Amino acid sequence: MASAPQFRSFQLALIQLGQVGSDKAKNIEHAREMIMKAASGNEGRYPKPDLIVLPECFNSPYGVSFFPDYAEEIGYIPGQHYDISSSKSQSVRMLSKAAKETSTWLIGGTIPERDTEDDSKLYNTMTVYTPEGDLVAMHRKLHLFDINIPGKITFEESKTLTGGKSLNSFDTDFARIGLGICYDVRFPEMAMIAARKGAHVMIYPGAFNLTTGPMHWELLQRARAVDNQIYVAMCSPARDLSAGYHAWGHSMVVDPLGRVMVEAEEEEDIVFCQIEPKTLEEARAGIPVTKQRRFDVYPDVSAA
Ligand SMILES: O=C(O)CCC(=O)C(=O)O
Repeated sequence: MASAPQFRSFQLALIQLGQVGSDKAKNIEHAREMIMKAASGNEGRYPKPDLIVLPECFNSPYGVSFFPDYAEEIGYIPGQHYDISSSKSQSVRMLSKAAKETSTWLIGGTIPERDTEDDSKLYNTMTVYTPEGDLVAMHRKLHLFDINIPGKITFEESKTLTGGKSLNSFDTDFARIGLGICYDVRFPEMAMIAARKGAHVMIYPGAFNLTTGPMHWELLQRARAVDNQIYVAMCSPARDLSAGYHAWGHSMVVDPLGRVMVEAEEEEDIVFCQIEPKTLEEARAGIPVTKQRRFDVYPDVSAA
């Protein structure tokens, strides 16, 4: 892997998207409007962001029965040029155009994706765009959200989805960004490997719920941030109590010392955060765990 770009200060915007309903075209259009609003710094209240993030499942209601109907073929092959103009995915075409129109890096939340080779396979997939509108990275949720907390929440993504098979990150001119999706945040190896391979920030579009949200949403982000002395951000949909799935909201950015820098409430919002390399450098210099690992005693998971 190439060496990581120099970490520079940048402005991050997380769109806590609302109004995700059954009309896919409307979902896509609303996401586009909110990207424009984020790019304007929420009508001039904040500096123009360098990177904008959408939440998990922005073009479809969140539920296993919806994924087959809302899935789109993307057909991205890592390392190969992707021709947006012939993309079969209307979500990808919108995201690329919005990134280009706003000249901003864009993490396009996630959408249900249908495998181009094997149409029986669906994934929960995130795509990433340069300010020129090129699709340059993709992550398929690795760990499927299959849980059962009796009387509270049962969810079985594996009923209709297949897990991804690769770890993913991308480089901008201001940072290396590691990627994960929602439940992926519970698996510390992902952030650990990304950080040891030079990622400065981990970003997870995610939709926690009203049971695990209050228990673990903040805790997991702070844990991943402190373990690895990196920035961690999670971008949620807004809470909609008329929908089948009630998202926690609380889109958040945590710094490398584990401090919550910004946090949304439950409703639709855009949160902005200035990401500062100095905090990461100071965390690592003051508490030098990154240099004190005992790989003579336990293995380095990033070396596998
Ligand atoms: O891990 C959790 O508690 C929630 C995960 C989730 O909602 C998801 O992966 O979509």
